[in-house]
Amino acid sequence: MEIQCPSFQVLLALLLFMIMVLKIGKIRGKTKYSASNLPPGPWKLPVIGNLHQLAGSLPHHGLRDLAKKYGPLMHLKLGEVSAIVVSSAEFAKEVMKTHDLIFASRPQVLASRILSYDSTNVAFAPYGEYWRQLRKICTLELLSAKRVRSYRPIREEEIRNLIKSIASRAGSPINLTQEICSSTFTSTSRAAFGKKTRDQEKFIYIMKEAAKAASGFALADVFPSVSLLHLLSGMRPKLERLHKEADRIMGGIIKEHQRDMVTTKSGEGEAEEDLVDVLLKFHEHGNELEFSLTTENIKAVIFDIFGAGSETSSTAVDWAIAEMIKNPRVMNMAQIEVREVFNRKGQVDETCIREMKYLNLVIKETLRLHPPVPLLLPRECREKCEIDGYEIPVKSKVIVNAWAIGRDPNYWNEPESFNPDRFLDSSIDYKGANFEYIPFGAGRRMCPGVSFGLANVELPLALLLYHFDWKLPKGMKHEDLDMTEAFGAAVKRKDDLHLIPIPYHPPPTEKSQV
Ligand code: HEM
Repeated sequence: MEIQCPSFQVLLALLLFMIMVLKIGKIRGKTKYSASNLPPGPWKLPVIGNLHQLAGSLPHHGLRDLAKKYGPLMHLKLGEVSAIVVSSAEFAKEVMKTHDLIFASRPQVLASRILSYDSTNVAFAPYGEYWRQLRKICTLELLSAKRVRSYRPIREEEIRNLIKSIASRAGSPINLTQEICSSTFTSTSRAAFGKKTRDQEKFIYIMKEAAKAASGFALADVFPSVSLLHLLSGMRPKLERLHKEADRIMGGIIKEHQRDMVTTKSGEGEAEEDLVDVLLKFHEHGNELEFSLTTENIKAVIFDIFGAGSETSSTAVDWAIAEMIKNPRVMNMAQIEVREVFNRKGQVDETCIREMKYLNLVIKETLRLHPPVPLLLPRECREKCEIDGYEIPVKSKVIVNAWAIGRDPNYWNEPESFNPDRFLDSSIDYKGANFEYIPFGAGRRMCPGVSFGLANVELPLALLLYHFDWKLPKGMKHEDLDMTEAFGAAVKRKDDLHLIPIPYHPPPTEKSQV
């Protein structure tokens, strides 16, 4: 969290003092919150509100600790922003089902305003006709089950490359986190652009920085009206630099596609449909549909697909492997299953994944303990509304702590332990109907990339378990593996996972499947 850095704290203290002096007149006006029937919450300091209570901890941890004291429906002031924090399945259901329409918008964060062309992406577009149309394109065209299936050859080829690359370094420690991240990104890149982008490393860097900036807890987002702070904190200039670079990369890719479309139309070549091709069908009334997208809209959606799609999936694979290293019994059971299924079928490909029941439980349990987006994406209250007799003010930011709910002892036995068996014979799934388990959110703004995301988690995990046994380097014991989290919109492990691969099955050859 930005507020964690010590030198930054000094800067923050100075700036806050300045703001306090400048805004002292406004403070009285803002005490309107205390007069109304808001949910309970800790006492608020002038100007910074409750920010000091979150400093030094990861937001989902800090918010969970406060909720333990003040309850699962809590009111906070995060700088200038009035926030409602939801930490129980019952209240999550109120927000994402009972009053879904009222909470179907997103508050604006600086990162999405700058990086996503004034929030014209799917994830941060305000609720309305534009978002509805984009969302339709996403669910029916870009991320439909059929489209995800059509990218199976790409996923399989990329995983084959990953396995071969790991096998070539068998017996020595490798940075598995980086390998998984790069492979997922290449796979997404090929599905989106038809090929690996020349600027892949740069684009990965931009995505990582964007994920850190889009947490919603940046100074610029808790003091949205103090533009000077956006500059002084360095946030705005940094985002503008990232945006310029991302815009250049995506612009080049779109131009290339437009050129290819012309040559394909004139019969000079055959192109397979990638996500940019699909989006270009909607470009400036390209196909006489009632809805059309500008070049900038298309770039915003591409940025979404990478931002929302790559980090989340690779983070989930990373956590799953780390948890299995810490729990050798689970690793062993998963390996026995994966090896049995692939060997029995005589093929090593995606078609076998459905039969891997235990692997599916491992993924479910990983997403319970380590939801890659622990606070979901924030919602914004569009109309005055009541929950549990409390007033939820218009424009307040609603934060659902999916991570805290997934570890709440009211719903889960021994919630801190990694135990995939808890999902045996359970009907709980990813569809957002069980509010104690919402790694993909729920309701109108639920993740539209569930099939795409799971496909990018299942195959890599199955293949990593099939081809290798895994050991920790330097004689480390499995119980020593540090599971500390890093800060960001997608929460990863703080340290990369370094492991030694011991080949079990020979790596795939060019001719064999995966
Ligand atoms: C393991 C993988 C993934 C996880 C855990 C995940 C999780 C989430 C969560 C929690 C949300 C917010 C939901 C809410 O507010 O209720 C979300 C939104 C979204 N996700 Fe995912 N996601 C994953 C993969 C993907 C993929 C692969 C894509 C696209 C290729 C994607 C695209 C999106 C988009 C566009 C939104 C915004 C939806 C909207 O606001 O209408 N996600 N995701």
